[in-house]
Amino acid sequence: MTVVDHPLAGHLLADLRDAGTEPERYRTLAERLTSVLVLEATRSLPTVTETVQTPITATKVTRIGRHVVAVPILRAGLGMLSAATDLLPDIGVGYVGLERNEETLQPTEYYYKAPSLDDASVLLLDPMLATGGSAAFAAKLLRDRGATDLTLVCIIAAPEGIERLTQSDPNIRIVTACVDEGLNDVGYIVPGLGDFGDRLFGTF
Ligand SMILES: O=P(O)(O)OC[C@H]1O[C@H](OP(=O)(O)OP(=O)(O)O)[C@H](O)[C@@H]1O
Ligand SMILES: O=c1cc[nH]c(=O)[nH]1
Ligand SMILES: [Mg+2]
Repeated sequence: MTVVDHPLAGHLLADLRDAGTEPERYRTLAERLTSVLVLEATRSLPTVTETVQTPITATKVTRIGRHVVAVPILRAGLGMLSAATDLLPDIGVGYVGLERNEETLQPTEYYYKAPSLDDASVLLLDPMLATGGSAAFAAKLLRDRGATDLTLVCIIAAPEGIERLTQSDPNIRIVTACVDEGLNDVGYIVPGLGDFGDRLFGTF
């Protein structure tokens, strides 16, 4: 697991945590912080070497050598998608729609659509890894559809979620901005930032 302890990540996360941050600014902050996380999540992508002609001379250059597919978990993961598509314009995009039942904390699937995952590096985007039920469900869905190289990019992870996800999918990589203390008795991350989806879309 990688915890991105860059000062900029901490700075952006501070405002995301702040209960006074309004949805408009929330969306901007989520996008910026995701850019930092995606840079880390793509650090080990394979590269290919080519030759280009600069105005001065020919030189060897490197380019990304594998197709990347981003899969946000609806709805909160949508707040992370534009950062991935901005950084990697050739990216494929899939969607997994999941909603956590507030009493049982079990995820229910309501949507799935994705391009081929064969030979792709798949970035699963979901800001909150709480019990880990949603991420584990989505990871299994993507594995069953051919994902071999799979990374969860999340903004905050709870230890309970990390444990659950890595138990169910030992080969998944996790890139996060912070590991928080744990969960409260209604399954929210403490100190966390509240309900990411509600804060992103103003559904209070
Ligand atoms: O680790 P877990 O305990 O499964 O909780 C995390 C999930 O909860 C939130 O989604 P939510 O179900 O609130 O849906 P939303 O994105 O539509 O708000 C969040 O975006 C994760 O998908
Ligand atoms: O703390 C939490 C847990 C699940 N989903 C959220 O949006 N926040
Ligand atoms: Mg929610």
